[in-house]
Amino acid sequence: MQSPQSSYDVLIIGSGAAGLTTALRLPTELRVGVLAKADLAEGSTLWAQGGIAAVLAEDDSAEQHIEDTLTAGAGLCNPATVQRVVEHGPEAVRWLIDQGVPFTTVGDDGNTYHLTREGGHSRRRILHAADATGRAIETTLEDRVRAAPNIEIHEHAMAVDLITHHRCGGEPGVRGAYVLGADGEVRPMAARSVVLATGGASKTYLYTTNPDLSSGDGIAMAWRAGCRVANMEFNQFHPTCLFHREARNFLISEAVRGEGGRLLLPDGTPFMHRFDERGELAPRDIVARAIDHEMKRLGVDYVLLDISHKPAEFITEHFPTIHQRCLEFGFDMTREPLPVVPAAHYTCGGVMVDLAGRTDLPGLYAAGEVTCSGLHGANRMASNSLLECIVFGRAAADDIVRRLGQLPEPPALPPWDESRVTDSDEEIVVTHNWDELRRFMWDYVGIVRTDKRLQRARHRADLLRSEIQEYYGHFRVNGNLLELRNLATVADLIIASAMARRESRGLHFTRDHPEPRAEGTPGETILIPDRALAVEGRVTLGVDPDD
Ligand SMILES: Cc1cc2nc3c(=O)[nH]c(=O)nc-3n(C[C@H](O)[C@H](O)[C@H](O)COP(=O)(O)OP(=O)(O)OC[C@H]3O[C@@H](n4cnc5c(N)ncnc54)[C@H](O)[C@@H]3O)c2cc1C
Ligand SMILES: O=C([O-])CC(=O)C(=O)O
Repeated sequence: MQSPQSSYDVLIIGSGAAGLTTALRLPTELRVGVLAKADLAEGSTLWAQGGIAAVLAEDDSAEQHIEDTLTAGAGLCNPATVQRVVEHGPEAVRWLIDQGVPFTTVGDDGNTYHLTREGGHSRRRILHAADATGRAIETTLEDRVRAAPNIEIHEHAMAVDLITHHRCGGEPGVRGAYVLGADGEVRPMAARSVVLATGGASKTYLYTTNPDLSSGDGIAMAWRAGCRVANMEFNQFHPTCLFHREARNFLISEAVRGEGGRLLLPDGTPFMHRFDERGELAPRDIVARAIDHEMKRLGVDYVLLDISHKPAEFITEHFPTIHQRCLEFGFDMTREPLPVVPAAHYTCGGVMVDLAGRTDLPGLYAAGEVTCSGLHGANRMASNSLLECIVFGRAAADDIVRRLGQLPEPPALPPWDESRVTDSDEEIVVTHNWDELRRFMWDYVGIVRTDKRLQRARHRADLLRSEIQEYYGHFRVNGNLLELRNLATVADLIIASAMARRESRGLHFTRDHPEPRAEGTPGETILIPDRALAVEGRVTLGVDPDD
């Protein structure tokens, strides 16, 4: 028997910093549904270490934060977005403090926050909760959301696809989503407005700092629903993940370098000054490429990150989580350098949104890592993304409130097509495809690219896509197959964007075009659904006339 349809004013897909901020900012009169693919708190937010950037220090200014962000973004940031996010930074941080986030303080007054440094920032401006900032933010917001009377939480509930006017008729717009529950059933959930807050897509790569959930579901769903995506070629590789065969995804925060950590070759020689005068605190694209270059040049598996010259108490006070985790793998960072390697970390591109988080589809919003908001351009500066989640989560909620009256009541939705058959033997093939995709993306669309490598990736992606379409059409869906389908879509978008950008800029480096294009204004790479056409040109993000 068909269970009754869930129906909300606002359905938020994702429960990281972006999703929970949006939920908490909406007024309690609205019925809000929040979906989480796993437990509510699981996601990149929970694992964020370094902190959240905001202008708080007396020697700092909004102009300086804006300039640093634009410099790191290598000509592709949208200045209006950067200005908006930076100017709302102090307010966003105050909101988090009011929610109860226990940021690290100095002195006795309890109100003076310790600020650390990370790459690209010319000042100390990163608030943090020791080295587990994301956990402090996520668990604080989780408590708030669980206590809210108007918010209904669905854990282990995976959105499969958005439901639009194409299926229900009426004015163009979003009407809800099909959702796979823990019982294996797919049900429609209706809403007047839907917010995508599904995080990034770094699981497209073999080695990543991200949790398993980061399979780009929101980007793939928005693309299938007809939204434009942009800048997918700019995958950020974090320079320093612990190198250990059982821990290829454990991040060593950039704040370790911010507090004096040095990068060394395996024989103990420093090398970063040969690549950039800012040394260890150059923007991430430069540091990751330098490490990759030295590893290939010397044929070594890792480089070293050394902070053991600092007092042991300083290290354990600032980096208790990292210190403890490394001990579990046999490394004592108070006494010895750590072996580190780069890994896929952040998706700078995504679903195009304007300053209010609106996508191309009426009623559909997006916030956080799933988006291309114009903040990061060709390379995100450290600790700007948690800030983006809070600023855009709040902006989206405010815009929804302003516009909800214009959006239709949630309609009765068509049920999911259940005519597919179960065939558990296919599961093994899906798993193989998973491995294949993540490996060819790592090998061919990684830190250093070439035309030939991208062509090889394109060939493999095409084959994989047709196989996945076949499974998807015939077999009953499960989480693995759905994620694989989304990853294949995202891989396709990354490859198409990388092939379209015939220059090196920010995080996209290709040996065949090693310099930035000299002539003209650099454009974002915008992909348009249906035509799957890569075009270049500057995007004008809309500004709400009410603002
Ligand atoms: C190890 C690590 C350290 C980092 N450190 C920092 C830092 O110090 N400072 C900083 O600014 N940034 C940092 N980042 C980046 C930052 O943490 C993320 O960009 C940010 O937290 C993303 O938040 P989000 O809300 O967009 O997504 P996430 O926090 O990733 O949440 C995604 C949510 O979407 C849900 N979801 C996904 N797909 C579906 C689906 N199909 N159906 C239903 N739900 C779905 C998931 O269950 C989850 O709830 C770090 C990232 C990592 C991985
Ligand atoms: O702690 C880190 O290095 C991660 C970080 O700041 C970020 O990704 O913004």
